[in-house]
Amino acid sequence: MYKLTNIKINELIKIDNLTIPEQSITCILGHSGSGKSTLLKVLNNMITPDEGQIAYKKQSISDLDPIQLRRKSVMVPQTPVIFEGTIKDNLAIGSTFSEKEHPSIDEMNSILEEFKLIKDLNENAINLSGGEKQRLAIARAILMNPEVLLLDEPTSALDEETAEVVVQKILEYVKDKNLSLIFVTHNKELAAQVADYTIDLMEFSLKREKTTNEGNH
Ligand SMILES: Nc1ncnc2c1ncn2[C@@H]1O[C@H](COP(=O)(O)OP(=O)(O)OP(=O)(O)O)[C@@H](O)[C@H]1O
Repeated sequence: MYKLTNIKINELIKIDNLTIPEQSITCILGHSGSGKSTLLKVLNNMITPDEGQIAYKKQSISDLDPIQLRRKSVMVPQTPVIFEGTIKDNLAIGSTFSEKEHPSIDEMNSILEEFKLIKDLNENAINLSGGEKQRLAIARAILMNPEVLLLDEPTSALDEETAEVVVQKILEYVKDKNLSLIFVTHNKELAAQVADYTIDLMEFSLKREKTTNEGNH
């Protein structure tokens, strides 16, 4: 689905060849500052690498309209984007962006419940807590019916128990809707449990290469 060739990003990452297959679960691991969020942004064309090619379903993403790509490959950043208005507005705006039919009230209520967000759809979204906003943004992304979900530390603002429920729900949706999931996590245990593929950015770190080379002299 994604194929990266001869990529160099920000003097940070160098990837000669990397394929992320369709309908797979891929975890991006790496220490803080290793470029995990940057790589996610590269995948939906929010950051252009300094060198190299990225293909999405065999088409170079530089030839794709970025808006079209972002409708198929939907990203939820680490700090979720919440729009002015109600929870309902925030859930509906995703499908407006995707030019799809708005989800029904029942669908909205049901996904909120699944993500343990027991709230009135008419409540102002700005007042939600950080963890609630994160779940709202994930629910919105799922309701957009994407082909790929790009999640940047989707449970970083959640307590352990809620994080477990949210991860399980995300995985259920991914399986039910035959999506691909690419997510950043610091949790190696979780990656080992759920991932079909793991991208450890330590392998691609230019900084590590420099350190290794220096070490050899
Ligand atoms: N827009 C930008 N311009 C310049 N440098 C940037 C930009 N965004 C990120 N960086 C730098 O790139 C490096 C990687 O950042 P990134 O956010 O991708 O790391 P990360 O692995 O996701 O880290 P964390 O686990 O702490 O979230 C950092 O050193 C950061 O300062």
